[in-house]
Amino acid sequence: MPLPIEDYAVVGDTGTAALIGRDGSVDWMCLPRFDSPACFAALLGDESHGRWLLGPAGEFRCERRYVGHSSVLETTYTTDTGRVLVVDAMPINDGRADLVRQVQGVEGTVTMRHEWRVRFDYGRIRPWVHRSELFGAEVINAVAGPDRLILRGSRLPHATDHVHTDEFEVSAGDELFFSTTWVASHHDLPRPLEISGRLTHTQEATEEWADRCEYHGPYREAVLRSLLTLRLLTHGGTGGIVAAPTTSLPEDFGGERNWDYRFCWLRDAALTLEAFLACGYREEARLWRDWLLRAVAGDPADLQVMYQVDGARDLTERELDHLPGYEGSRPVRIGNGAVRQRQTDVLGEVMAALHHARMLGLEESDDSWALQRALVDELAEHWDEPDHGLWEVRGPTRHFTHSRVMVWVAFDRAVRAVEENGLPGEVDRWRDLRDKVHAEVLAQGYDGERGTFTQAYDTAALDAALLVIPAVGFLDGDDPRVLGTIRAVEEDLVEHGLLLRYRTETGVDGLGGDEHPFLACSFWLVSAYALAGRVDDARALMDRLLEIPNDVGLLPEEYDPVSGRFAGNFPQAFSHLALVSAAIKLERAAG
Ligand SMILES: OC[C@H]1O[C@H](O[C@H]2O[C@H](CO)[C@@H](O)[C@H](O)[C@H]2O)[C@H](O)[C@@H](O)[C@@H]1O
Repeated sequence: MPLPIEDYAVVGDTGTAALIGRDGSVDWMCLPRFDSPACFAALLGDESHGRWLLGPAGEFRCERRYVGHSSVLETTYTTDTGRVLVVDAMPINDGRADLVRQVQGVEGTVTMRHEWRVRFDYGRIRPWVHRSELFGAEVINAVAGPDRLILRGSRLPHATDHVHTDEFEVSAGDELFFSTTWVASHHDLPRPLEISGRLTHTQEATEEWADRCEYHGPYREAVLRSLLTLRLLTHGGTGGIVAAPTTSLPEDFGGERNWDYRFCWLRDAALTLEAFLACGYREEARLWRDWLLRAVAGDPADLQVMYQVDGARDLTERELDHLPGYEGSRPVRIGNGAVRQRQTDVLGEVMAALHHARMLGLEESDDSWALQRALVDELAEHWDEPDHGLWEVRGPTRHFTHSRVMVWVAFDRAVRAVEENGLPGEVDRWRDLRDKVHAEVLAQGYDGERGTFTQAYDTAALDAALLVIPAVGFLDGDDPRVLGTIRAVEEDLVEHGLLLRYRTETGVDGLGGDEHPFLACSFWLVSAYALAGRVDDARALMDRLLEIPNDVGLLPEEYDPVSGRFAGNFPQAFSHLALVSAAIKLERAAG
């Protein structure tokens, strides 16, 4: 059975990622790309859906860490008889797709269990498996349709009943290496890796990247782990940024709130870019801007809220009936039906990020500004239509206040591009629209009697997304209407000190079941406190939130403060980018 979500760590090669449990089992891996079908899918079922286990055969205690500021994972297993170290990584910058595992005996002797059970297509397909000689060494091949996995190692497991297993003793000083490599089944078989050299390169290259971080405040360790996680979720080849490497980890255990996040949301990616820029990473802005230009190229009316990693547009949602789901949470979905939604906030987030990049020196190319103008002009025709909002509700469309605030942001940044950067554009029209939207939000999205903004124009309900109003510059952080909204949100949406995004009881999202506090929203409250001058409250909440990451510093989408369990897809970019933003706002406010 899969472990609690918080018991997983992630490794990745900026093409894809794998989730490895504290027991040493790789329970989730999609090869060669984040959104490829999984070849190890035990996470959404059990071991019969594929996994790669390398861990102690009996009882153990375990301690894990990433080596320095890298994504090389080091797990120390202690048993009654000895201690072993397992190092896991996916080497980067070599255009290959390998997961490598190094086992070192540290003390005494430990019996290790090895199990390699490949099931392609999300646990559905049992491959044809055979041993062969490759570059002078024996390997195990698993082939089905387009995919081939090759297991290499210091000692190979034996076939028994559609699974390869082995048990062996590791004594102090012993060192063993294993690797699983994906290759398209019609391609030549790849050479073996020089594993320890690749591990060293992967660690050093990542640490050099981390060293460039310009945030030196009190939360540096958490900020660095968040940035490293965001980098791991950025596809090195294309510049697309996925929201998380998993699908269908439930927001509601046993419920239907299970979604595929292995795609590039313009919203999440734009906010990720803001986090990178705020910490001094400018090159990432260019990479993502170029991805954006390719992804949205075409008729601005066809803008989608999310794309595949390479910018492809078909994200048709399907249910995988053969998978039982994480703790029985069904359906398991691949693809994401929200792709067809109208989410009017998205252009606001994109324009804000590109404005930020421009102010930091990223020059517009002819195409990049022309494209932004075209998108803003398209928004000018449709900004006042109801939408599904940033939470991608599956209920009816509404006039969501947050969406309108972000419409204001889109026009505001377009106006500023003309006024501050001298770019050409319909500035008078955009300025008029900006002012019109501002007035409309204050008239219809603000409840003067209660002194709070509301979730939508036709409701008294609240929404944590309203907390971004000061961060985007719509009103000042100490404006009475902002202060009133913070108070109302505290009264209505805080549960056990953390923030729900909205009340599901209102039925706004059109889904059954409930959910847990949404971590990004709790970080937004830190930011709102900081901008309101409530620095002590901001610090107290930040400290509370920084108790939540697991032992290797990773965050899920949601957190159950009662059971202490992680919920939703993992690790999630939204949570980590909001952590970075909150740390920076808090540092600025604290002076
Ligand atoms: O809870 C309902 C929705 O959940 C997902 O959307 C959430 O994740 C997105 C990616 O991180 C984020 O951009 C969005 O703001 C979140 O609400 C899911 O992708 C949707 O299909 C689903 O309706």
